[in-house]
Amino acid sequence: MTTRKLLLLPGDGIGPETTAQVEKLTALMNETVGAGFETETALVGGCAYDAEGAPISDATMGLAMASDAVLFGAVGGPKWDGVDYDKRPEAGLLRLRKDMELFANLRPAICYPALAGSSSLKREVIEGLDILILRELTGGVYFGEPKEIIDLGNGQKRAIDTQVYDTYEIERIARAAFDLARTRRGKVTSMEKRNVMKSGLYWNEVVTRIHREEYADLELEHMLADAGGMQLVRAPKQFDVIVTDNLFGDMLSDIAAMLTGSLGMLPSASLGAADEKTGTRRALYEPVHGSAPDIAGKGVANPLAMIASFAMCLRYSFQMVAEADALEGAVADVLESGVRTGDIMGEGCRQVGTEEMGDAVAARFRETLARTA
Ligand SMILES: NC(=O)c1ccc[n+]([C@@H]2O[C@H](COP(=O)([O-])OP(=O)(O)OC[C@H]3O[C@@H](n4cnc5c(N)ncnc54)[C@H](O)[C@@H]3O)[C@@H](O)[C@H]2O)c1
Ligand SMILES: CC(C)[C@H](C(=O)O)[C@@H](O)C(=O)O
Ligand SMILES: [Mg+2]
Repeated sequence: MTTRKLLLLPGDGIGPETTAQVEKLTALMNETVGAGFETETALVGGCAYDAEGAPISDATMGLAMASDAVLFGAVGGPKWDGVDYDKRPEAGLLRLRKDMELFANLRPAICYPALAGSSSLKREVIEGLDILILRELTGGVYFGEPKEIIDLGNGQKRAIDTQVYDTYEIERIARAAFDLARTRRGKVTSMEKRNVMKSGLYWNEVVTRIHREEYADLELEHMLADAGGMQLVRAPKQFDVIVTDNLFGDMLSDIAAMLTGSLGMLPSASLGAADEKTGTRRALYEPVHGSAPDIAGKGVANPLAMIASFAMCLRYSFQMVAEADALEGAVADVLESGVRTGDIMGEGCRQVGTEEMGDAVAARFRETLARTA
């Protein structure tokens, strides 16, 4: 029987509450379709710092490297505000991304029909929205050197972060964007700030070349990232795949989250390169949101971003396409039935907590699996 090794890293804040909803789904799939998920749980973030002295231990990194996929909850919170920069909770996540070489971060923003009226935006702006932000995840200002605060000795300090992009990094994310666009509506919008940044100018040049040489049948447009943010809110359905750097991608995806109703709705997949022999790739799946300290421990967090991240895991790491479709369908059905967490609450709907939302999706998913088995 196939075994599928999943490493669960619930992390801090609402991370454990949302990750627990995915554990219900792996157990359900083992029972009903013999999925063979073997899950192991380890610490990451602030809780790892407290227990092990580092936001991710070498042992946990080893588990991540040896797993078929990692499911990540969230890290961080005010409790660790004073911790050394290198040991802050977020450093655990950044090490996972860097050491696993997860350069391609897929952040789909999909507006479920039941939520089309829940945003402050007009229904016609977001109804039917299905766009994909592809964020470069292992380069740029997040990792560029030097990165330091220097004492200038005259009562002044200088804080430095460095945006660095090498040719190969832009080439591979551009190819990933075009490959994804080919499976969708065939359009890529590349966003940078070539009017201000050398790295933006070069990003634009490389993406243009890859398009001309390898993907000329697809549509490519360029947009300055600030104007791109404005267009994302004004008329988001003009986009298909947006490809952008690490920092702009971070910001644009939080903006896009609000087109879907809530930050609690946006999943993500972080993928490495496919192995030439086996075709498999390293992968980590996580919601776009953080540890939400303001609601942590209250049992009210929306688990749908985490559940949708698991659907991406089924699709991209395990080629379980029918099951991924069924899970996304279960989410749509539950929303349609009027069951809502507080962040996406609507008129006439029934408000539930994290557990109950997880149970509702699991029950609907079970029905679909039983019907299609
Ligand atoms: N991947 C990650 O682990 C990740 C991502 C973003 C932020 N963070 C960290 O999380 C901490 C808090 O950051 P923040 O407050 O800026 O961002 P956040 O995403 O944690 O929360 C922003 C707002 O959205 C709400 N929200 C987020 N997820 C929700 C959900 N699933 N259901 C309902 N409401 C939800 C929160 O209650 C809060 O009001 C920081 O330490 C930050 O560094 C971690
Ligand atoms: C927690 C933080 C390091 C992270 C980022 O900035 O990449 C988060 O905001 C995200 O969007 O995944
Ligand atoms: Mg972010």
